[in-house]
Amino acid sequence: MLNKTASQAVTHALPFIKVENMSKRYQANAVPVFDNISFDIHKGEFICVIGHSGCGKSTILNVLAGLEEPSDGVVIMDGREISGPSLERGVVFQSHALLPWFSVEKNIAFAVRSKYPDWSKEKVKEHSQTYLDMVGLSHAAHKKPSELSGGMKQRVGIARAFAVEPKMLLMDEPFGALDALTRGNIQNELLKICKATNQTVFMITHDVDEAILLADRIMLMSNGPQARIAEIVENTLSADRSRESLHQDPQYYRLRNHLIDFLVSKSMSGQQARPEGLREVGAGQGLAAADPPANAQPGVPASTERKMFAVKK
Ligand SMILES: Nc1ncnc2c1ncn2[C@@H]1O[C@H](COP(=O)(O)OP(=O)(O)OP(=O)(O)O)[C@@H](O)[C@H]1O
Repeated sequence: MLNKTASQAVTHALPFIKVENMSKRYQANAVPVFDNISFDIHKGEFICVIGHSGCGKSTILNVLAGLEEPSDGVVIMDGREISGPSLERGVVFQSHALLPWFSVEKNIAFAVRSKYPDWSKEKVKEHSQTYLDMVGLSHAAHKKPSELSGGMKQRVGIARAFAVEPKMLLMDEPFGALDALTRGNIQNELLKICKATNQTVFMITHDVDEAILLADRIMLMSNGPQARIAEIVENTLSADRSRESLHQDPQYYRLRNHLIDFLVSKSMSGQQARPEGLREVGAGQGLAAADPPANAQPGVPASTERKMFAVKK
């Protein structure tokens, strides 16, 4: 039940999300936070975004959520331009934002009723219960948020986001405030749930290991302002990876070193060398990693969103 079926598997035919030439300025005539960003997300794909503070990760997530508008460019989801928030997109923030006066179950039921207003009370309860079971919290259904640990609250937030069955799940450092053990457990749970439901996810994290564990592809952003997507790294570690087994995969350290190296030394310029032991994949659109785009300017980071790298097997 927890494995993607062939029909559920990530398909690369038509992108589910298409972001084209997106820029964001918070004030007119100001230097944009990020500039001319383009990327695709396919149905069922798990994307993690990594980049230094201030490069605009949350702003991109907020645009995808419909909470912010891009200054330039378009964002298409499932063939329609995103305009304004929608229950088709579930958001999980670092602070879980539960309603303190409701029990755990009612917090979830409240969201379910908003999405499915015609459902009977029993159906809403049963549906909410399914997602509480999924995150292992049925025993806490009647507790108030104040009676829960941080990890439990975050699991309620995740259950609530999944319970409205969004087409897209957006997560902004959802585990940032959790201790390592709780974080590891929830990451494993999240991985299982996403595979079982073929959920499309866009997640911001500062944790390189979290990205390697969860993501199908990892977007690396150069520093802001005028941040760019410097690289998109395809994660070719074994699909049945878990937090416990991650470090045993021979590719793990190579990928990890590449991500850390980017954060430490390459994110400033947004430029990247072809990494040792990595191969370019998926360029396929007339761009090669070694060839700068026709409009490249000296000192200006190239927009490299079409260049992807995968760790060699
Ligand atoms: N509502 C706003 N009004 C004006 N400026 C904003 C607003 N929101 C964000 N910014 C600015 O935009 C830039 C990018 O912010 P954003 O929160 O998107 O970055 P981030 O990469 O998510 O950072 P962090 O990793 O610290 O969360 C920052 O310089 C920030 O000050």
